[in-house]
Amino acid sequence: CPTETDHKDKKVKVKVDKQEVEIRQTMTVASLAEAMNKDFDHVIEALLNTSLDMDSLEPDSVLEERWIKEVVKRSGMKFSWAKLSDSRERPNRDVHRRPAADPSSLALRPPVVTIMGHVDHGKTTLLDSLRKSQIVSTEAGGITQHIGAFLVQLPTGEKITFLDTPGHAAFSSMRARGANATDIVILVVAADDGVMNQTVESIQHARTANVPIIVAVNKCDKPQADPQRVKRELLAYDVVCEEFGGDVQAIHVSALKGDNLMALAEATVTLAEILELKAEPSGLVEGIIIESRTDKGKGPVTTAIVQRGLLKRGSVLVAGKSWAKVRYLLDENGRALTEAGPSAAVEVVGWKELPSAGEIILEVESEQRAREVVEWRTYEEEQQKLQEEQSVIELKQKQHLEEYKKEREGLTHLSWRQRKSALYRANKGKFSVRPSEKMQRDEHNLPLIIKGDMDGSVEAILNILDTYDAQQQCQMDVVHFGIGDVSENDVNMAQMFTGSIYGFNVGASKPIQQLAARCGVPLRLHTIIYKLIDELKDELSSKLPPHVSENVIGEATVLAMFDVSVGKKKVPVAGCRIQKGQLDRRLKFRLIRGRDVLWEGSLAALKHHKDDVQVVKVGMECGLSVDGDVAFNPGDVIVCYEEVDTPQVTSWNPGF
Ligand SMILES: Nc1nc2c(ncn2[C@@H]2O[C@H](COP(=O)(O)OP(=O)(O)OP(=O)(O)O)[C@@H](O)[C@H]2O)c(=O)[nH]1
Repeated sequence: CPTETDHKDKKVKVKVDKQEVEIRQTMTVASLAEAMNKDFDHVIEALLNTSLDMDSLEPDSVLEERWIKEVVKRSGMKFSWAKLSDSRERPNRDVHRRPAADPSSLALRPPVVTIMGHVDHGKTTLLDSLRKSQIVSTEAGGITQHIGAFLVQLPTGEKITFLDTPGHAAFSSMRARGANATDIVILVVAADDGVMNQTVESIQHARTANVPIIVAVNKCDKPQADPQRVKRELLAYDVVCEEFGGDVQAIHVSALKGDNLMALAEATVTLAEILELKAEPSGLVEGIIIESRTDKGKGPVTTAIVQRGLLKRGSVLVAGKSWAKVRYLLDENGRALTEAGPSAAVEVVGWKELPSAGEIILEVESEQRAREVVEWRTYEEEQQKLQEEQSVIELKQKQHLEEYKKEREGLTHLSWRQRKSALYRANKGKFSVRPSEKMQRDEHNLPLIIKGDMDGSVEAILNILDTYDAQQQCQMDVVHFGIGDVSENDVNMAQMFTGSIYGFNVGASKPIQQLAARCGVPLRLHTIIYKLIDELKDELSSKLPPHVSENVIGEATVLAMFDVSVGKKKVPVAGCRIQKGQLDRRLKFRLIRGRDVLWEGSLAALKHHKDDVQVVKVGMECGLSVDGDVAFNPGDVIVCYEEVDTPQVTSWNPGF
């Protein structure tokens, strides 16, 4: 009779039992036991009285799907399929721009200006003059360096940030990344040249980016300068200057002489005021990288334009797949800054790796968070790469697979899963071979061990291998596959089977690499599936005997035949004329009469007049005798040829 305690125990037991078991397509006995919260013996017991060979079952024996289901069923439990890869479920840990700030927290910021225009119209000269105007006005007067941007401060205190990479290439490459750093475009048009191709292109670039234009009519110091013409020509492109009733300011300048540059700067400030450029002056930073380089002393350095928030020393930033704890902030004069607000261009030192120009900078709360973001972005990129690769492969394979299927129609074609378990069945016998009874190296056999970083990638590779249809040339067997870095076990197994290990997106530690080298096990690691398959194709091809082909060197016709006494023997000699190429005594020969080949072999002697020679050339006559019993006839053809080995290539075509 059950006591109360018994009853309690029973209850507890029911709780501990897993009612639903997460299963995979293949599991080891041990992993199934673990998933069921049972021990090894339980699984063995559940498999009693099945067709499985109980004696061969070990904890690491692999069970096929149907046996896994059987065990679960016989244990009175239900099963559910485990997610293919936990990593696919990874939560998104990225960081993004914050939502727009409350208008009350915004403050005016200086404009960021890009100079564009036709080649030779004076963009570089204008930038240089603007920069110089600053050096004179600040007593520092030091060496300015190119950091990708510089600040111009008007006597009235207003500031303008000029991006100093002229031309629209930089502008459009930034925009292509969806990163527009520019508020105003100064369009430089030479007054002696007028509107040209790239002037029009620049206008179009500014338009598509929705950035207003100020026209700098340059080279006005030149006698042939005609600023009015420039403004008239611009009308055709809907750039309507103020004097034609439009709202585009046009300033006549001489970049070379420095004339009227202040007027240009003032016009820029005026436009900026109209645009009411504002940003949040404090809080977490958002910005954009306009240049990046590696400095010998400072390491990776970028120039950033701050777009929001206050950049400080010690801020933790993320850009692309890199992060920084800001060590130094420097301006274009190399002066250290403690902070930089919106529209400032600063050199940022402290990056772990070099991010690229055009990348968005976002400040995060901690180094831990920065690492997390970079890790996520790296992971996501890998996933994308894998996916792209897979879709390329799938696309290329589709057609090939269709043909392949058609060919195999009527034949029993195994599904991938069946093939997988069939492989295991086929290998079962092989696994029982003791390492001491190593398999003989078979030239026409390639045993494979496939390792991948996740089920998806291993599946993709196995699917490709499944199309292998050149078994008659070289037997290819997958003897093992799995997820994770290449292990000692993999190397041992490869050695036992004299096979090769192919790894996709996995590593192999130094000791494993050394072990593989010692055991003579080829270890081939790849990060691109089709490169892996290419190498596999090469390895398969290397196992095939070369194709022997013939290269005809020369041809002669037999004119007459006579016997020559060599000692007591009479040797038949053919007197020939070389019709094509040459005869080379060291190569192979063939005697042809009509359509028949009468003899093939080597020459015993080749003479020109009385002399033994190696080679006789076209037009010459010669006497030759052969190794063997041959009766020459006038009119016979003698062909001289060489045999050339060409490596054979596997006929397997995985579709790409
Ligand atoms: N007379 C005169 N010459 C100028 C002026 N501005 C530029 N130049 C000259 O025009 C030529 C081209 O000037 P750059 O500043 O190199 O022109 P750019 O537009 O930067 O040319 P790219 O970089 O090749 O696109 C140089 O020889 C300059 O000295 C100017 O205001 N007056």
